[in-house]
Amino acid sequence: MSRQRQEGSPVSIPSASFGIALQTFAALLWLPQAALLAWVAQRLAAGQAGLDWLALIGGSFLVLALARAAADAWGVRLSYARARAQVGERRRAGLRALAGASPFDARRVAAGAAASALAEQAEAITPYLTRYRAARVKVQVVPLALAAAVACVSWLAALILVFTAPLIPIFMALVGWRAQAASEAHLRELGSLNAYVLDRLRGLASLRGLGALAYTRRRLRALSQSLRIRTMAVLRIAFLSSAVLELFSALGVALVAVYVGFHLLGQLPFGAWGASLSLGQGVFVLLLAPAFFEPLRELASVWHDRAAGEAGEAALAALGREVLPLPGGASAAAPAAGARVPPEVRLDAVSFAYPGHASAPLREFSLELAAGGHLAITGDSGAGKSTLLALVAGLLAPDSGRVLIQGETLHGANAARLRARMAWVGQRPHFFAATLGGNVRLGRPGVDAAAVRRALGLAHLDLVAERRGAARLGEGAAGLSGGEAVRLAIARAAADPACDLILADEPTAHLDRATADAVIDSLLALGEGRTLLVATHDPRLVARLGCSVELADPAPRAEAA
Ligand SMILES: Nc1ncnc2c1ncn2[C@@H]1O[C@H](COP(=O)(O)OP(=O)(O)OP(=O)(O)O)[C@@H](O)[C@H]1O
Repeated sequence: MSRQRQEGSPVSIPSASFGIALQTFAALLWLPQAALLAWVAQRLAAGQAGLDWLALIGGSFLVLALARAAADAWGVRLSYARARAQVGERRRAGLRALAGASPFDARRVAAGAAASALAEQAEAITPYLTRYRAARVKVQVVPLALAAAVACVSWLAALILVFTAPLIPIFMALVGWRAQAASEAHLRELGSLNAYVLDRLRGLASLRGLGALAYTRRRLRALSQSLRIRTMAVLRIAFLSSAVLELFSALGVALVAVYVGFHLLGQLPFGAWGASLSLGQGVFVLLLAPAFFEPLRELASVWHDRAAGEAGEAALAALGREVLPLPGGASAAAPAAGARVPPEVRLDAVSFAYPGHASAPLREFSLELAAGGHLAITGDSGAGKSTLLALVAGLLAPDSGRVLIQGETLHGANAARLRARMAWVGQRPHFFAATLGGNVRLGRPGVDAAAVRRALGLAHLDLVAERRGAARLGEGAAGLSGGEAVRLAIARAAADPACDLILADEPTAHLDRATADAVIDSLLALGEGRTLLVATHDPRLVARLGCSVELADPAPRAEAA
């Protein structure tokens, strides 16, 4: 049964330490099992093992084996559940960080790399949290307990174990730093490949149109080759670490076996406490020796899980390294309830420069747009028109000065609420693989079928929608003309009853005269009873808006038309 979780409600994470403790306890149960087997060997050799006694010991051995398997399985299950919850939490944190970066942050992680970090790279954290963490605890407890048990019988066998064991961590540490670097390089390569593929897939039509496919093919091949080399490097290190471990644990077990064998033959009559070892004691030591190395072998086999897991964690953490945070974060808020008038917009000596850019698009810029006013922002390309709209939308925070929406200074705490009453008609709206109506509705709770119909009518798209019926839009709005795409963006804004401040960024760019006129009609219809701020180069749109501000003007004032 799938469990639903309310967004933002705390996650109930099962205890990892209990799960690991259970797995450690299961490993320690080998001690009484080995003791039982050694006892059987001793009694059989002495001819003292009756059938009843053997059945009793066999039954006890079986019970211990079942308890061991059950404890191990339960422990693994608990650790796994905990790890899945933790990975889910980290994914959510990564998503929050991504959503908390301004869409104007040019240095944001590329979409493909972000998808790779959130999907496959995050998956590498689960084995790290489950197998590696459990192996690390077992390695600290089980060998010590087994060495102490062996030492009770033979101090020399215990010494052999204790002196051969540290070789393993030393070599593992030597291999470990290479493993970390190789895993990080591997995951970086994976992210780059994903980012490259997604980026080029999006621009496939341009690449094909410009005859640039051959270079893309070569580059893709080079990236895949590089990923193959990185993958092989990780695998080589993983195999090397296992081989080192197997070698040293085999050496340790062999040394103990040689000592015990010769001791029982009377060749090495020392190393036990006083008298020589009995057959049962020898068997007991021999059974414990491989179990002593078992946790170390397990740790070696999951050693590269740690490197991959830490690299996955680093990739998720990198998603949060935004340069330009989105004021108010990604949180969604409902606009304030009650009857409202469209907001007045004021910019008060606003300055803004993109990080790392010396020139500031806006310096001490002021502007007043009355409630319900319509205003065109004009200026040369690169003058900062889109930047100004982004500042009004709270997608960027000014370096100095204030943006006021209906007298309220826009800042982190109220940005989400104020944004809820704005709509952005951008230069490059994204359309989803859905019907025209679906692309207007976007699953928004306040937008019903009637609102979608009205919005399509306002944008003069009702006939297009009728003609298309249930047909879905193709990738990148394939199937729509440029003008229809802008009018669809206008319909989206029109469908939301809460939105009374429209920010439009060059809505008529690249459109022919007739199409641009249709878009202007739709935009002005949308602007009725709403405040409308439009960045544009189009003199006809400026004329129809009736009021404009040239961005170069140091302190422009504008009133509603
Ligand atoms: N996300 C960004 N990161 C860094 N610099 C940016 C970013 N967006 C724009 N710029 C720079 O800021 C300046 C203003 O850009 P903006 O897009 O606001 O101008 P614009 O007036 O809207 O231009 P256009 O009319 O060509 O759309 C330009 O020099 C641009 O290169």
